[in-house]
Amino acid sequence: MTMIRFEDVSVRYEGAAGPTVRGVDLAVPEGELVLLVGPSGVGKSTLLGTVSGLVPHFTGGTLRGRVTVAGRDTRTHKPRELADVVGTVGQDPLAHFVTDTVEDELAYGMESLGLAPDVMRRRVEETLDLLGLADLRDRPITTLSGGQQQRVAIGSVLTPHPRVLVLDEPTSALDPAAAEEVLAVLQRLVHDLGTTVLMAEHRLERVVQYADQVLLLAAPGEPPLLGDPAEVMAVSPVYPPVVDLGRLAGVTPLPLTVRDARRRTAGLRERLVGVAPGEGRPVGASTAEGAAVASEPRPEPGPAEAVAPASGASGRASRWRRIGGKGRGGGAEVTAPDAARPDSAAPDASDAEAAQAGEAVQEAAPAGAPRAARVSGLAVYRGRVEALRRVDLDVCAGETVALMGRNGAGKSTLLSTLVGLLAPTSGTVRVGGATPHRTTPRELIRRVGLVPQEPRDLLYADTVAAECAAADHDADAAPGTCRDLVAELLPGIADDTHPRDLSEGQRLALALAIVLTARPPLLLLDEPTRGLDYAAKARLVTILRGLAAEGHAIVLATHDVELAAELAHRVVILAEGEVVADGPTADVVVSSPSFAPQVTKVLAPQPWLTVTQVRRALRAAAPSEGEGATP
Ligand SMILES: Nc1ncnc2c1ncn2[C@@H]1O[C@H](COP(=O)(O)OP(=O)(O)OP(=O)(O)O)[C@@H](O)[C@H]1O
Ligand SMILES: Nc1ncnc2c1ncn2[C@@H]1O[C@H](COP(=O)(O)OP(=O)(O)OP(=O)(O)O)[C@@H](O)[C@H]1O
Repeated sequence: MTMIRFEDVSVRYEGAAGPTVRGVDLAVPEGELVLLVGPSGVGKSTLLGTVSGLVPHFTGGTLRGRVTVAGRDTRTHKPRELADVVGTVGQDPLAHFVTDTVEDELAYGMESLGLAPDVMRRRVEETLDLLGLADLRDRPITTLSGGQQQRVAIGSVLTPHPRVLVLDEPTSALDPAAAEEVLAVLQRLVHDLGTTVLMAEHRLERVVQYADQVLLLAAPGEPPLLGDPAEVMAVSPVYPPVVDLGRLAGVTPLPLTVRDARRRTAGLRERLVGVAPGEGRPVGASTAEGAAVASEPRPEPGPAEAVAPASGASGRASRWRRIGGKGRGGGAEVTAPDAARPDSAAPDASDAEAAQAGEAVQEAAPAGAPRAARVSGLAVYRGRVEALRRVDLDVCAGETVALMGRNGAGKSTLLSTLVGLLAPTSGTVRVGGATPHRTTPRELIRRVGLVPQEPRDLLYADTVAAECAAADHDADAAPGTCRDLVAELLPGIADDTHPRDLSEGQRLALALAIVLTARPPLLLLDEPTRGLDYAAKARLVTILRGLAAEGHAIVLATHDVELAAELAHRVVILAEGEVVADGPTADVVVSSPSFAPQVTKVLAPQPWLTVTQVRRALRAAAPSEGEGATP
């Protein structure tokens, strides 16, 4: 039986040059999990919105054609009138929470449907266990970490047992283990209860193996393709590392799981015997590209004038950014690597430059580089929660550190402490020689910049162009700097778009560009690949490598094991507020089942991390081989 039917559906937003989605004419059968894939901004959320009824009721725009769910037309039924059939989780859970605490939120949907109290009680308990939320049941939702919030959002649509689930990147803020748990739960609903799931996701390495069918939106306005996952992956512009590896090895049908790939790429493994991954480490080449992109000379900004009040622990990143930009005149300012130089005890910056200039030495942190940040004996309480304890961490100029760990482990807390949004409860934090929470924002902006987990926190102008102009002004950068960065990260974003109307990936690209405009010596990124497609991720990697090569220190909190493998020199794993592992990326991730990237799992025990590495090694070993493979 058909559960969701699209009949010649198109959606056009006001002011857009053409329809965002067009020619959608297909049916999703009951009891299937259909995965919606495609590049950032292609219209995935829009299409999901037509099913949940949010498009056009809440987003504006014009819907043509017809979408029916369980026979109900979503245009004539308001989202409320679909609530008993469709459960929706959007990309920004915080925007949709209706109650204050975890338990209330889980019960809310059932209350509105008038379920019996004993049923509600039982389902709340079940869901708390299923999603690992039992310890958080009484917590105010606003005090939860990003991943904890996402779990609550998912739990709250599961409790009413809807027949259809519409999920927009439901694992984007989840740690790898939690993502697997959630996907296993969804699969069980599909298999045991016949629930129909329509889910958009960028991290295909996490989800493609659960899909019964894949629905591909390849380009804006192009009609979609629905079909068998392996067949769609063969023509899709977005695909996970196992598929990339399968393409490289010429395997058909393409492998979708690590297990599949292990079995069918034995030949590839043989060709790699005796080849050292280091030889294929992409750092050298990509760094050069990145440096060219990011090494525009920075205009010399002026001396400090008005000293703005410190943002303090409660200040939002946005205020901090704006305040930091106010009242600049002309005069000297420390440039990036110098500002990163902390105390006199640190080695000279020229050592670092020498180390970075040296060929692909980036497997390890650049030796002898000056320190960009030092955290010692740090503990941070948030309310009654001890979010960090006994944390020691040094980050050097030119080094990229991935901060990983379960949801709620303390990653965002550590980043917030490094930008002075939170004060240490005990211990010390020094960034570029300053103590962040005691430093005025306008001083701090020269030392450290944070791209927050929710990019919206940085945005409040009315248009993309105005955001970019403000960022250039704040950072004393040449006009157009920020706009160019946006275009480089994600082409095709219109100047006059309201940031609110950007897709998730577009909004992140904008926030990243704003922070990168100031070229802070210490750059912090909280989950920087949410909503980004693989191509945008690759461009981000190039830009960040370029910045690292110039001496910027980068710390990124991420659940994206593929990103960490590609980019980080070093991985630090936090667990319950403590550092439990800290070492070179290959050492830390290869030994961890949760944090190992797909290529590592497929090619173990050989220590490969990324397809790029493998591809380059094959080319180096036999220059004619691998040339015909995907670029
Ligand atoms: N309410 C709106 N008004 C105007 N334009 C919009 C609106 N919502 C989305 N758009 C535009 O429609 C296009 C598709 O956006 P959508 O969010 O559907 O993409 P997406 O594929 O989900 O992207 P991502 O992968 O980044 O989440 C984008 O260019 C976006 O700027
Ligand atoms: N305002 C707050 N009040 C009380 N506890 C809080 C507050 N903010 C965060 N916490 C708790 O502090 C701990 C660390 O949260 P943090 O956001 O640093 O985790 P995280 O590692 O970034 O998680 P995620 O991967 O989910 O983003 C979590 O247990 C969280 O619930």
